[in-house]
Amino acid sequence: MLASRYAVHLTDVTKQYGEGPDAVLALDKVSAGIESGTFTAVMGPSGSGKSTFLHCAAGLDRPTSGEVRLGDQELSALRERRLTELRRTRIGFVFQAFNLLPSLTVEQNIVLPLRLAGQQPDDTWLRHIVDAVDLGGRLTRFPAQLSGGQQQRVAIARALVTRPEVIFADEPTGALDPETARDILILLRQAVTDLHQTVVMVTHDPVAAAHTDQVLFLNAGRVVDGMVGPGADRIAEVMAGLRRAV
Ligand SMILES: Nc1ncnc2c1ncn2[C@@H]1O[C@H](COP(=O)(O)OP(=O)(O)OP(=O)(O)O)[C@@H](O)[C@H]1O
Repeated sequence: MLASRYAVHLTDVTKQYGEGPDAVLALDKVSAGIESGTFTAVMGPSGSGKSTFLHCAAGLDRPTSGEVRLGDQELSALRERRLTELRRTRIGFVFQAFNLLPSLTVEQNIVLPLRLAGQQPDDTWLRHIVDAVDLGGRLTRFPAQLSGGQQQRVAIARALVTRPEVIFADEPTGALDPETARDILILLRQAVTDLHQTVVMVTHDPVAAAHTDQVLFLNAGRVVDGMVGPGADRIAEVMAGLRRAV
């Protein structure tokens, strides 16, 4: 069988929360392929299903029906333990709230996914990513001693440390001022361009999405539009149209 050119692929993914009259269809037969080595933004109005998309694509949540593939691995075929292992070793995560462990140093936070997987860090790779996120002088500090932007750089290094097949970022610049947000977006862009990573980012911000290669637009649980290499103005126009359509 040919290896998939997609890092992650969703086919007819439906996610329903609850049952009966209170049921919410958060994703409605969503199909999308994310090619390896690309930076993708997922956008849409509040409640359109962006976080649900990210959680299903990343194996954090199971779809009600449909298929999610990471490379050639179908996720629904995996039992919980294997799925946890896969998330730890083949997927990286970056969250709005950084989610660093306060009692661990910067270096200990960065290598945590490897330690949890019982692996030793590769020193050359570790130095490379620490340089890339510009944290060389702060490895022995604790998260509380860092600015928000520095904490997010630690979280990005932690996501990169296992050389995952995909990094999923949920509003990674949502808690940052515009200038710091720009630095973080440039860093995610470098992870794709220089380190050949694949990044999928949920964002509300057209300026953030303009750093990506392609944008998927969700509305009411469906993929309603897609753009390759758009500028912020064009993205904002599509978003305004979606808001009016709700
Ligand atoms: N655990 C849950 N239980 C019930 N309904 C849920 C749950 N999680 C999400 N939903 C509903 O599913 C729909 C999609 O939610 P989701 O969080 O994916 O949207 P979103 O586009 O990420 O929204 P936002 O931009 O506001 O974060 C919404 O109607 C939401 O209320």
